[in-house]
Amino acid sequence: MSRPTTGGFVKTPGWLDWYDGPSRPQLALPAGAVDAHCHVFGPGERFPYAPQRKYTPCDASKEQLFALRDHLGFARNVIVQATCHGADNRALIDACQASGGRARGVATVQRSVTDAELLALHDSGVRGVRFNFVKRLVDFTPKDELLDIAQRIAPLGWHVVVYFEAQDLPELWDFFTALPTTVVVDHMGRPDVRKPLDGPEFGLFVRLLREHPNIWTKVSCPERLSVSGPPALPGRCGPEQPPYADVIPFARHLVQTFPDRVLWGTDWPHPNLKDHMPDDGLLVDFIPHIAPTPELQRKLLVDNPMRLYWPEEWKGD
Ligand SMILES: O=C(O)/C=C(\CC(=O)C(=O)O)C(=O)O
Repeated sequence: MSRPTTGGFVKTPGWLDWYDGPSRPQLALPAGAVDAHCHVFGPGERFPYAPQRKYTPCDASKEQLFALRDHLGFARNVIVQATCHGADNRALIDACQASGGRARGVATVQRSVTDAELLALHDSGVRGVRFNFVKRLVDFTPKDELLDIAQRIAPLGWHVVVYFEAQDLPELWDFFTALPTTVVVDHMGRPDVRKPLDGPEFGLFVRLLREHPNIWTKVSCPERLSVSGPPALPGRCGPEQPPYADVIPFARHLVQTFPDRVLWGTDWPHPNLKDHMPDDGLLVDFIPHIAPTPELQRKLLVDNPMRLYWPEEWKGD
């Protein structure tokens, strides 16, 4: 069944809708687990997609996100603004406000955003902004504009989420290390997993976190990075043949090296995947391969996201 995009919008040709009927994870998530990277899209008839977008997704509603949350066993969501909505955060805000305090947001704002608008975003549950450097998703934004935004959101206690391609890290290094907030990197900085774990490319990313204790990373999206597979699909993977096996060493190294600065998310509804759509339940069962102990899983899924997004509620040590 092809999922609709309402409001007169037409899905990008070849668009893959999210996996229908995900399995129940084998992994019993720790109480209070947080899906720390996911999205809501539209519905287009209520929350139009941005004119400058590079893709048009299927609608993916807050109700469907919250149903997935409950199905997988998560307690909370961090909803991240995607480029298809540009700097129009209304769908994100609507979802956060409807969540009963169980969702926080990471918004996209422009330099023209007013202080009153920032405060309204905060009151709706936003706790960060996202800077996207992936060229297939966005046009160039001057770094002085981004730095200005970072300096304006720092007093709110917000952080900056950054999304970039690994080959662009050298050019972005000075900007990232100048940011005055906590910085959270999406999807491990998208490493090329065909290259060696101890090679200079991934070594530069590890050095970034080692030298800058304010920089965190999400160890999510193996389905975007894997070359070898197998896909997280029923019958294609299993306990003896984990999905996305070539990504495991990279993600596990980050979890074991920086256990207090890692986050995980489903990335539902998985925009812009081209060759398959993962079963989200099997994605959750990927977690023990990269966080092999209950303590590491609790840090990854509960302690770290609670410290960052619900510090007023975190009861950790
Ligand atoms: O959803 C993700 O994290 C990854 C995306 C989409 C995205 O980041 C966006 O549109 O903002 C991608 O690689 O196309």
